[in-house]
Amino acid sequence: MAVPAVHLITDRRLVPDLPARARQALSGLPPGTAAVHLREKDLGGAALLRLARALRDACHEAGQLLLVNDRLDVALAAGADGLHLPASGLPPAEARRALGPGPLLGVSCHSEADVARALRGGADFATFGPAFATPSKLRYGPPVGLEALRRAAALGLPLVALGGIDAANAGAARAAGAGGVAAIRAWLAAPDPAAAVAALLEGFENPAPAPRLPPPDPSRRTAMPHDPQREHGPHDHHHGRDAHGNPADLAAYVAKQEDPSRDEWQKPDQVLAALGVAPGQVVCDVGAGPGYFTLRLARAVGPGGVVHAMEIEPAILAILRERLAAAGASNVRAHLVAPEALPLPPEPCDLVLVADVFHHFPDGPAALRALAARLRPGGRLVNLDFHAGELPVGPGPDHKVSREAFLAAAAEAGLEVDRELSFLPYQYLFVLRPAG
Ligand SMILES: Cc1ncc(COP(=O)(O)OP(=O)(O)O)c(N)n1
Ligand SMILES: Cc1nc(C(=O)O)sc1CCOP(=O)(O)O
Ligand SMILES: [Mg+2]
Repeated sequence: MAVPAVHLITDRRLVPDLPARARQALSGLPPGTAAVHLREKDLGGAALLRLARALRDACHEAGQLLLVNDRLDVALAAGADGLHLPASGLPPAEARRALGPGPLLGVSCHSEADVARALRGGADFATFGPAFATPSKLRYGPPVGLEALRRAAALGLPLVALGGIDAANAGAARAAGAGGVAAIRAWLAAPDPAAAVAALLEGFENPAPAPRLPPPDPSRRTAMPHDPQREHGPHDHHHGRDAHGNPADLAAYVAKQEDPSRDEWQKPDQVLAALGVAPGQVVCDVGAGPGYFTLRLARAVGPGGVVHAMEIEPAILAILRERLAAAGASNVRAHLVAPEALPLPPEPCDLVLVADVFHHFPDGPAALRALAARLRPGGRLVNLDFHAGELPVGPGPDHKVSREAFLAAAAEAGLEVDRELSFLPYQYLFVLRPAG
């Protein structure tokens, strides 16, 4: 039996009616391209068997497979197409002996050694992860990443990348050697499951070309008269900074801001898509830095729109302007913000984006109130920033504003939550509107 390209793992806390969700998600997929993994660790045998049978029917009607996680007995009793073993499950060789040669056997692997063991045990494939950061696996430390995936794939067992997989990064997993991709949120947290799964398959098979952004010029070395807006490396609020809190090495600072690995957790394209940034809009990027969001916003609003990029640090503004010129982003107006001034756009905006910047505002509610006053009717203020506590990226714990503290500041500024989006692994993301 061939290993499918797309693996959809269940979590009935996200969607209680899993068979209905599976029917929607699998509709329209070419037969043999997907497998649903029934992974409900807290269900007892009888309930699990009922659910397995219902899911098996949904999968088979669509020409797809059902695999059961961990429970060999349930997999056999339900007539599932295979078994997927967790790291703490049966030894793969024992499971293979009991299953026989026909059903698919997968194993959860997190290292090359795990993959070698699964291969020796007669597995047909392994999930390998977490490929990217994902909230439920933060306790295991940083994700294994694509380089580890590349090395493990060289062992020859088909690998299915898992953890933080979405339509935008599935192609990168394939490029690193994955034979498939697996996900929970990408199919259970999506508003349109059929479209989401089709996009996952499309992203895996035909990845969109990476955005072509001009690289920052690493030769620049400039004095830093003022604290820059942002830092994103692991706890680097103090590391590599001078006595005034400025980055000692501007080139390294800019390179870190624009490091491609930031995309794995910042998900900039997903953020802009979720916010519905559209051609012709007037938007403001508060604390634009070297242009990580600015250039993407410029593409999203197109030649008929305008991006106001607000930056407090002259040296970084100069780099931003160079990059805008190199990208031909003539729809961006880059503004220097005076040290004591608020970063206000010169005209009302459809969207004001405050990305990883709020924790730098000396008076958060005052800044939010002033920014909100620059919204067009129906406009939205969007804030995303790092969750409190220890994280592998972002400022250290002392420099963060928790989700709850941010909400209190927003309420004080007269803003109410329009939507909260929770697909970023390390950050909260709020879409806000003036209250009332
Ligand atoms: C290093 C490491 N160990 C264990 C896990 C999770 O175990 P797994 O078998 O993948 O089980 P579930 O993901 O189904 O909970 C991990 N991710 N990393
Ligand atoms: C269940 C699971 N196992 C992983 C592993 O690395 O073994 S990552 C993971 C969670 C995947 O969730 P999402 O697709 O929402 O990121
Ligand atoms: Mg796992």
